Amino acid sequence: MIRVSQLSKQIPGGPQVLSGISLTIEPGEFIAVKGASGSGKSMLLKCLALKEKWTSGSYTVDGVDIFAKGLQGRLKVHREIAYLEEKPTLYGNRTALKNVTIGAVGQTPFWRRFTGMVRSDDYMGAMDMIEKMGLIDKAHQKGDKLSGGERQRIAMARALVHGAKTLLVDEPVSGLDPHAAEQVLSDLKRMCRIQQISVVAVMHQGDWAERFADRIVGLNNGEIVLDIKGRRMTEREKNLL
Ligand SMILES: Nc1ncnc2c1ncn2[C@@H]1O[C@H](COP(=O)(O)OP(=O)(O)OP(=O)(O)O)[C@@H](O)[C@H]1O
Repeated sequence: MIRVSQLSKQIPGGPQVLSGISLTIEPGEFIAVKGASGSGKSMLLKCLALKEKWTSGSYTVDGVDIFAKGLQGRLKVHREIAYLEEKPTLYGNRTALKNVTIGAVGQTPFWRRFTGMVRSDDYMGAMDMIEKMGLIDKAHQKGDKLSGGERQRIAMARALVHGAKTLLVDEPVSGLDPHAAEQVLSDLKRMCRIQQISVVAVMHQGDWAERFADRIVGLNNGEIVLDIKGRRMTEREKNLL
């Protein structure tokens, strides 16, 4: 379980982007984060992934106080919480399988990228994850021959292959046609149900959020103004975002 208490983020010499964010994320929960452009959605995900420094607040993951533990705490977050940016990059000239096994651009040692060498248990883990994403028939297709939705699902497999328990994903369905978007969101929901992975996804589309997410958290001007579970948003609530 992830607990965030009073997270604030002030850009040095710039605006206050997040204020007093308190949030508990349960295992297996699918949370959609909604809000207008500039409300702080991406910053919230980056803070949870420790890609941005917190100005203040406390952060516990499975009872471990992340900031009190220093490097050990950071390593726990990197191990257990995967972050996927909007429109993730794949190696176009490598197969889907290689993309999952060799890891993300910028996170893979150059010699592994250069040689493409993988261990057999990495290979099995990657095939397993690709199968869970329903893309086993695409495992040997090159990255640049995959559709937008397939690329997103392979990037999700890559983010989760090392055993992360939480996936933070920024706009997983932006630019996808409705059919591809539905597949991506169904995969995310299935990962929540079967693997008990928690998903926090920035989503603009209210209808998709209501259909697939268990819970909708709404941001306005860096503050949580909505946190609802198991029901649709009222018209008044929609107007808050
Ligand atoms: N490094 C930075 N320096 C200054 N301002 C920043 C920085 N990073 C983010 N901001 C500001 O913080 C606010 C929140 O940004 P964020 O990217 O989280 O918004 P968002 O809700 O994800 O928006 P969108 O839906 O358009 O992607 C914005 O006003 C943005 O301009």
